[in-house]
Amino acid sequence: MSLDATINKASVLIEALPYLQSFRGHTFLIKMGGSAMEDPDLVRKVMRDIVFLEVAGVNPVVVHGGGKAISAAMKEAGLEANFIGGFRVTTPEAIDIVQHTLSGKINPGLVDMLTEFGGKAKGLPGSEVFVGRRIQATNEDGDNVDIGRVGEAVGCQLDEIRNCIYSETVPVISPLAAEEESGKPLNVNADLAAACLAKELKVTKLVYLSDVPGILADRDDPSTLIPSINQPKAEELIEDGTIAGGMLPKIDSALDALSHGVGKVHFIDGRTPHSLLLEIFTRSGIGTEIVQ
Ligand SMILES: Nc1ncnc2c1ncn2[C@@H]1O[C@H](COP(=O)(O)OP(=O)(O)O)[C@@H](O)[C@H]1O
Ligand SMILES: CC(=O)N[C@@H](CCC(=O)OP(=O)(O)O)C(=O)O
Repeated sequence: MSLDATINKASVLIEALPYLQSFRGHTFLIKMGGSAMEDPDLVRKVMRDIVFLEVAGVNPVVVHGGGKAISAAMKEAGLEANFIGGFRVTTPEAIDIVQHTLSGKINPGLVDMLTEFGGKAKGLPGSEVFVGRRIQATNEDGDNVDIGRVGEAVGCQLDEIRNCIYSETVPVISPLAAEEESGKPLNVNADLAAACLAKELKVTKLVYLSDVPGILADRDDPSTLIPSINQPKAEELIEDGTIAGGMLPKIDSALDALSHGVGKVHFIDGRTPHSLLLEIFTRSGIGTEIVQ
């Protein structure tokens, strides 16, 4: 390699300098979607980027999903996975599987990967962080229906998370909540759990890692990525059906988070190596940023 080419490599670090300076000591909430967790080698790469962020002075807090893994575990147990209004119908048998898959398997797996790269990480079951209230879902006829042990996070216990941040440890949190009255576990949509915690922590950034490059004008064409959208544009895209399915809870919670003190929200593809670092430390970014 020529000397010029070697010198050019440093330009990457120099491009990152203003970002490194302005994000030092700031907290970022990273939501790792289940759809970006199908290939363990790619997940490992994201965890390495999170360790990098922590070493660079950012405080990453991770909330993970695992919808696909839960559906697979339910199938193995002979249970059918049903969703109403985007929420999983969670029977008493299903909540055990949800809990086991999220807090017993995915969560320790992510902690192990972070540790593997020399990071400090601590798994926290969502039921020790989120206080929840049961919710109903709205079916296609517009009726409210009981969907079992499903809840929304109405509050967060931040002590353990603050201890982690203070001790340079990455908290890794599963999307479950302890029901307000009974303390029993509730299944919470991970996008909504992430946004609730992002609001409480007033994070500088909330980053959703999923299986698409960002918000697309045409869902089947990655070249139609929309690099930046604001609230009126997001509402227009929801109205005309461009934003649908699993993207709806993300955009709803993104807008909610922005109006409650979160600095900026980003949607990126968790399967693209280094998407997290590229979005945060480069001028052009790689996904969609949501601004107010
Ligand atoms: N306009 C859009 N742009 C990109 N993805 C969209 C859009 N509308 C709907 N989606 C869907 O949202 C999905 C991501 O949501 P979801 O499957 O719930 O992911 P996760 O497990 O990361 O939460 C994408 O795979 C895509 O099919
Ligand atoms: C109530 C509800 O639907 N909970 C979700 C929790 C996991 C999740 O949200 O995972 P993703 O981020 O991968 O979608 C579920 O059971 O699938």
